[in-house]
Amino acid sequence: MSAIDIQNLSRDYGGGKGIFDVSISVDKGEVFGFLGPNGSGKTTTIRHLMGFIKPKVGSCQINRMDCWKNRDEIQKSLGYIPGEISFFDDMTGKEFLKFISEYRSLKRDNRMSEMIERFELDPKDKIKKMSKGMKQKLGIVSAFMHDPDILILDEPTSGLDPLMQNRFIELMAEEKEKGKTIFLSSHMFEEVERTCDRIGIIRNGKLVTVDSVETLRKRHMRSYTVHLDTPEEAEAFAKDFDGICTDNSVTVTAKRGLEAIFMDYYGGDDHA
Ligand SMILES: Nc1ncnc2c1ncn2[C@@H]1O[C@H](COP(=O)(O)OP(=O)(O)OP(=O)(O)O)[C@@H](O)[C@H]1O
Repeated sequence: MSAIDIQNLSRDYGGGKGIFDVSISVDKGEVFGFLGPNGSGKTTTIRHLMGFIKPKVGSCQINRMDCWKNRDEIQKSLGYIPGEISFFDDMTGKEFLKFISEYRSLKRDNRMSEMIERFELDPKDKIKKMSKGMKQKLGIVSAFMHDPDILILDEPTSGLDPLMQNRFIELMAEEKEKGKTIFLSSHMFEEVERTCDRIGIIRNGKLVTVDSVETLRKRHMRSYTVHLDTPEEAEAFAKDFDGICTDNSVTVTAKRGLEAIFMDYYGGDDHA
């Protein structure tokens, strides 16, 4: 059963900007990575999912609820990290988390303290005085503290140091284990590689591929044939490099890293 459904969603900002005929379906319990170069339409798609933008063409549903019509319920119940964290600047982190807890009518024994400790968030300062990383931690705590079943995360590790990025990846793995559905927009290939089941790549507002990590890897394997002087040399080479030997030639298949594969889509033609 799908938890997130985007059907033929378009938003034309003019001049080739926006999103065009985007359709994505994310199963319950699936972690879906949404990748693409800057300005390709990731945040625009996510803002439709959160009910911040009314679809002009197409539609989106979360748990079969229309994201626009049910935006109050969606915004209250989902875990969401926005691409740009701009909260109520004059509040302290503590006040902000209290405000969000009340907005969501959370019981006292929620995961707030656990999340604060885990990400070493210091919530006592005013938000306007916090560093980018500290604000990002505040965003993470507020998105996860009510233990939501569906998480929509727009570049969640942006601004975090490598230690905290790693902690976030561990948290994602635990959430995945618990069966949570996660829609993750990211520029961090390692984060995507370690957490996502399937990946969608968007470029210039158009979805250019949606595939499992495994299929992407298989489709983008590269083979090289090396010619040697003698069959004996070819045989030795084939042994060393796990190749297939034919007379003086050896064919070796190289597994490419996901980063190299993504780059094919980011910069290349539409059928990379
Ligand atoms: N309200 C708007 N009015 C006009 N153009 C907009 C508006 N919002 C976004 N755009 C344009 O639409 C395109 C997609 O923007 P979007 O923020 O969705 O990209 P993104 O993939 O999230 O980028 P990044 O990786 O840089 O965060 C960009 O060219 C952006 O300038």
